[in-house]
Amino acid sequence: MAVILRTEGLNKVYRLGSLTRNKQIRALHDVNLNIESDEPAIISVVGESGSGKTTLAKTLLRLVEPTSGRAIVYDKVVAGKGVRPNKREFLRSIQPIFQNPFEAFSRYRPVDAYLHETATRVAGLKGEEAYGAIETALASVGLEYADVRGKYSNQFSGGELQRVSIARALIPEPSLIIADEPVSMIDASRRMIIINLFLKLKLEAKRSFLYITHDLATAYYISDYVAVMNKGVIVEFGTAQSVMGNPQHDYTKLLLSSIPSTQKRWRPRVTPSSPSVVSA
Ligand SMILES: Nc1ncnc2c1ncn2[C@@H]1O[C@H](COP(=O)(O)OP(=O)(O)OP(=O)(O)O)[C@@H](O)[C@H]1O
Repeated sequence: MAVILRTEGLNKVYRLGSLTRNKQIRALHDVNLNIESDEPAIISVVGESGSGKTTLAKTLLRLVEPTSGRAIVYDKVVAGKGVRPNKREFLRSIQPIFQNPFEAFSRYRPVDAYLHETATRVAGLKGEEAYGAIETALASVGLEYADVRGKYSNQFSGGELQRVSIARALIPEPSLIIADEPVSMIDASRRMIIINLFLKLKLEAKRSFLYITHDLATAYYISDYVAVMNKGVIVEFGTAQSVMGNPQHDYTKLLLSSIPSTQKRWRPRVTPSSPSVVSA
C-alpha cells in the first residue's frame, strides 16, 4: 500500500521579536498522521482560525521548514531538516491550490502563460505535447483553451479563475493536490462546483487531495479522512464518518455543534418591551 501522507513528529515553532523579547508560537505540535491506501483519498484538515492548518500545508509544500520531524508524501520524504527533494520531481508530485486565485496570477500576465510555463518547466513538455496537456487539464475543469487564451486574471470570475488554477495544478499530473481554503473566496452558489470537481478528479483522474478548510459541511461531503486541529495539535483523526458521525474529542463536538443547521427550530420569543426573535 502506498503512503499517501505521513507526518512523523512534525513541529513548527515560529519565533517572533528581538533577542531580548523573544516570543515563540508553536504552530504545529507533534503532528502525526498516517494515511495509507492504494486508492486516492481526500483528506480534510479542519479547525478554527490559528489552529495550524496553513502551517501544515506550507510545511508539506516546502514553503515553511519544520522545526523538527518529517513528512512523507507518496512514499517520498518531502519535508524535514536537511531534506532537499529534486525541485521538479517534487512539483510533479505535489501541487498547491491557494485560497485567493487572484493572488496566484498577476493581472499583468495572461493566465495561459502560467499554464504554458507549468507544462514546459514543471511537466517538461514541449510544443504540441505541452498544448495537449493544457487542453486536457482545462477540459477536466470544464474549460476550453479558447476560454482562457490571452485573458488576464481580472477578466474571470473568482470561481472561473479558481478552476484555471486547478487546471494549472493538474498539468504535471500530481499525486497530491494541497488545497488551502480553495472555496472560501468564491460565491456560496459556486462553491459546490469546485467541491464536486475535487470528487470527480479523485474518482476519474485518481488524484488525492489535502483539503484545508473551516467548513465542516464540505469536509464531510467530500472527505475520506478528517483530521481535526486545535492549537497545533491533531486532536482527532479518522474516517469522515467516524470523526463527524461519532466525534470523541470535545473540540470536535464543539466544532460540529457550531455548524448552522436547517434542522434547528427557530422559536419567536416576545418580551413586553422589545419584540425579538431568538434561536431555539
Ligand atoms: N510566518 C509566521 N510567523 C509567525 N507566526 C505565524 C506565522 N504564520 C502563522 N503564524 C502563527 O501560527 C499559528 C497557526 O497559524 P496558521 O496560519 O497555520 O493557522 P490556520 O489554522 O491556517 O489559520 P486560518 O484558518 O486563519 O488560516 C497562529 O498563531 C499564527 O498567528
